[in-house]
Amino acid sequence: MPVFAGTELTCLRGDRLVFTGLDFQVAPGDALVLLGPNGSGKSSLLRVMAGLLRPVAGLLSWDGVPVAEEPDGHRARVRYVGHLDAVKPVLTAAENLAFWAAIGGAADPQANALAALDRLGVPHIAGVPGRYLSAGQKRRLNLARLLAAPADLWLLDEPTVALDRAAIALFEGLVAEHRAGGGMVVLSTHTDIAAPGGRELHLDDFTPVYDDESGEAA
Ligand SMILES: Nc1ncnc2c1ncn2[C@@H]1O[C@H](COP(=O)(O)OP(=O)(O)OP(=O)(O)O)[C@@H](O)[C@H]1O
Repeated sequence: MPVFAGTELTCLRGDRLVFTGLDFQVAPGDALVLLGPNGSGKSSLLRVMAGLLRPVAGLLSWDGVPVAEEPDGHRARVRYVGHLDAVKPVLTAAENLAFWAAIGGAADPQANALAALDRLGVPHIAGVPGRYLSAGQKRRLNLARLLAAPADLWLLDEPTVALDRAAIALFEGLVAEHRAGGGMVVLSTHTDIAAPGGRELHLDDFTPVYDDESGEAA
């Protein structure tokens, strides 16, 4: 039984039809990998899944209940990590993470923050302000949010950008662990990310073909 599903989804951004007639299903333990060229709608679909963007048509449901009927409940079970980082420059890494852990309902946000940084292999950045972090450190900090405030569904937009090889392997291990515990992951990528048994969704299958000159859908 799929827990999280989308049926006949249509997404419009500005006046551009990004995708239409898109279906997906995600069950406990599943990974769904979103693939497609630049602009095909991977980020848009992740934002729809997170409840940040409303589809103009179609149904998004959790356990058969429309997500639109329980937006707060949906927010609580989702962790969305976009590819624009959300690191506040004046707060330290640990403060940034504790803030996110508190929003996610953690009982002890500080302890969770430090444990998550440790798990991501960057305990030494705990006291470093966000503005001094390298691109890869910021990315690890954002991924640490997944551990600092656990939730069933991870929605990850190009999660391995800026990560070194060791961090990519670490990330793949976290995804495997999350799935083994019944968690669900949807991620977009332009590179290979190991998600054994995961399914692929090709966004270009649902994208209208545009005429480059007129900008109109053909
Ligand atoms: N806020 C917005 N307003 C208008 N159009 C937008 C907006 N955001 C995205 N788009 C358009 O929606 C389409 C899909 O963009 P999206 O970012 O979802 O693609 P993507 O597959 O994630 O691309 P990439 O691989 O480059 O990250 C693009 O044509 C983009 O220009």
